[in-house]
Amino acid sequence: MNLVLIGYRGTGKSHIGRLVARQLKMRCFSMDREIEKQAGRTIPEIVADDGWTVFRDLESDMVRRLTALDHVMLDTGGGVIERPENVAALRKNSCVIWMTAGLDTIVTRISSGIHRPSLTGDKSFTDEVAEVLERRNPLYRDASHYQVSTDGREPEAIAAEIVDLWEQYRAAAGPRGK
Ligand SMILES: Nc1ncnc2c1ncn2[C@@H]1O[C@H](COP(=O)(O)OP(=O)(O)OP(=O)(O)O)[C@@H](O)[C@H]1O
Ligand SMILES: O=C(O)C1=C[C@@H](O)[C@@H](O)[C@H](O)C1
Ligand SMILES: [Mg+2]
Repeated sequence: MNLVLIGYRGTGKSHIGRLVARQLKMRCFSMDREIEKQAGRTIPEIVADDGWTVFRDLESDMVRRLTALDHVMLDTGGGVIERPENVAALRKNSCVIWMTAGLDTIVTRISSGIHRPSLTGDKSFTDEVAEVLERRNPLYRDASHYQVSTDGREPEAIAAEIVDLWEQYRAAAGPRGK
């Protein structure tokens, strides 16, 4: 069984994912990083050269490839829930955790980054996050087994909660959770 972190950009999937994976002694894959390695280009370069559909196709390929593994932690890209096929593959053999944060927290955490290309192209940064979050929240909710708030919390406390949820989920799954 795998552990999957989903959530909007800046909710801490990569940062907390590394802490959780270390604690659980699981191999950790950052899907964005794996896509970049495979393509030999950064995500902004892929999107600028080929567009979002090509990026989403690469992402779906990566979901298929990584969900074929077992006992790994997957730190997904923020838009992985955009395709139902990705959600079905991620939920199949995994405990899926939705990491949440409020609009202000997300904007503060990610506004300085240059490696997150605009998702809408025509909006202010805050308006884009608000609009995309509102549309995606039901998708994150439906894709996940648990929800973990990250607002104003120390990374170690969030990681500890995720480790507890993982143990609960595995215990409830019985022999399948081994
Ligand atoms: N609980 C937290 N408290 C304070 N800062 C945090 C917390 N979690 C993450 N951060 C910081 O917020 C920024 C974004 O976190 P991170 O890169 O882990 O998010 P992400 O969900 O992986 O984003 P993306 O989907 O864009 O890859 C980083 O600078 C990280 O150190
Ligand atoms: O929210 C999104 O759609 C994205 C989030 C990032 O993790 C990357 O996967 C990419 O920039 C797309
Ligand atoms: Mg990340």
